[in-house]
Amino acid sequence: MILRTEGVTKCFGGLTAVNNVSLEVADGEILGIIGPNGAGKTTFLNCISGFYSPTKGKIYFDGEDITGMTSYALCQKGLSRTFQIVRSFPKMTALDNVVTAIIYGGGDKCADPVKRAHELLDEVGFAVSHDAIAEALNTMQLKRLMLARAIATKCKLLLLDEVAAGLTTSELPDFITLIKQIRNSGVSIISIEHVMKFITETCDRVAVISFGEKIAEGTPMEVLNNPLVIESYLGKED
Ligand SMILES: Nc1ncnc2c1ncn2[C@@H]1O[C@H](COP(=O)(O)OP(=O)(O)OP(=O)(O)O)[C@@H](O)[C@H]1O
Repeated sequence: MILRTEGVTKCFGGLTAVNNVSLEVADGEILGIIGPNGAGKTTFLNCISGFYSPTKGKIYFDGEDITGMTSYALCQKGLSRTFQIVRSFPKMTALDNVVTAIIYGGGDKCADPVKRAHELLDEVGFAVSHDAIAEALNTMQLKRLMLARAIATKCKLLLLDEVAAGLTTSELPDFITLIKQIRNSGVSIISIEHVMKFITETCDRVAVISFGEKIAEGTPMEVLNNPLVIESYLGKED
């Protein structure tokens, strides 16, 4: 078991954005998290990755209680994340972006960070010059760079926030293959996603969050056919 959350709750003043969410992620598993807009998915991810401290509940990573630890400390322990809006060091080259992640991320010291950064960019199919400046990259290449940076930290668990958003239907299959490749290299993944093709083709299990609460969990097909889940997206018939 790489991750376990127990009753995680996050309140912002009077608003309970995440309410008593318990779930588990097995080693090597891809867990999808879906739910309507504003359901609390990103807030839940922010609690796991140390951006927020939960108001209540516990989070265990690799057997250790990590509740309330900072993102930096968690990265050193092997927990890495991507953002809904792709972030990079915009004025640096793609190569230097990855070198920075290798140097400051977790894991053992790398003997040759520049060589390793070239290898990682090749592994994620980064198709333009490794010396390209990050701010000049298109969406697909930026997403590949973001993944190269995340795995450069030698993470054991990768948290993806709407990683497939903004990709064209022709870009999606390659991206799905890449995410599976990352999992096959030994990284467990939690992926918040709205793109259902991505969910059905990559996720082993899916948890559904609605109004801050986990309302369903199961295989992608079980969950997508669950009347409660359909109702949470489409509303109830009168
Ligand atoms: N820092 C914050 N302060 C106050 N309220 C917040 C904060 N962050 C999120 N919220 C609120 O918490 C609720 C859950 O938001 P969250 O972004 O987690 O939802 P989401 O499921 O990720 O939505 P989406 O799919 O649209 O990204 C929303 O009502 C949102 O307005």
